[in-house]
Amino acid sequence: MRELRFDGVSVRFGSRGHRVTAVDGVDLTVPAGSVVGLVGESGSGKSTLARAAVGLVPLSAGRVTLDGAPVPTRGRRPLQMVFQDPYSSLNPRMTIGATIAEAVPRGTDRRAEVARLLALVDLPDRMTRYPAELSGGQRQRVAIARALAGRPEVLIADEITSALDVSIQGAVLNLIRDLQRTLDLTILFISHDLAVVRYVSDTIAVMYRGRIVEHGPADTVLADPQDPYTRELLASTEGRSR
Ligand SMILES: Nc1ncnc2c1ncn2[C@@H]1O[C@H](COP(=O)(O)OP(=O)(O)OP(=O)(O)O)[C@@H](O)[C@H]1O
Repeated sequence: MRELRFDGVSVRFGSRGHRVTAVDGVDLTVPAGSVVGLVGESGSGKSTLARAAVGLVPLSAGRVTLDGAPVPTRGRRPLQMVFQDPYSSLNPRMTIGATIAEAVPRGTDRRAEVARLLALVDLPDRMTRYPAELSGGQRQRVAIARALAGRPEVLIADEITSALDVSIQGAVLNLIRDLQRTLDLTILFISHDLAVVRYVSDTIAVMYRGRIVEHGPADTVLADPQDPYTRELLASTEGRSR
């Protein structure tokens, strides 16, 4: 278990004439062993914040830490990320077993570890299959297994159910909840969909135009939203479920 923390994080793109502040002074703590849901409309800066945490985009200001220390970008990675599109993130020419084995640290019994990981994500017996032979939900399970191969303590899940049929989203969300409990993971769970976020999160942070406009226990944020933008998000989610 580890605490993931963003302190005064800003990310700017572009140069003078055309500058975009994608993330604007974000303070956010994901306590060890908890799930923080980060919700906001497309373009609000969620993915940029996630990518900044794993070193995929440089910070313009602030810092991201794990238990107070900078996030390692070499060697063992205690922080792993799972992305939206399970198809493009898997190599179509590699079997599922080989794809996961690649991410297993050296010095481990790779075959046994791949079998353990596939069992964890409820996909035993798929080792010799190729991505095209699996459903979207199964492919996302493979991506999750691969992220878990390095035994991370912290996961960032960025829109991991958005590319999936609604009918299988629930199963992947249940898997995330189970894994969080079994492995005591710290999770930053990102989605534009409040209904998805509320299902897995202990606390919910709402992002709007690069800033966190509201953050609190999931029940409180949903029952008594303080920010007008959160109210808007909530109203649109309720409108959809009617
Ligand atoms: N590499 C980049 N270069 C320039 N601008 C970028 C880059 N990446 C993101 N942006 C801009 O930063 C802002 C935030 O984008 P970001 O993808 O983080 O939002 P998001 O909330 O994750 O939305 P989505 O769910 O659609 O990805 C947007 O205005 C986007 O156009």
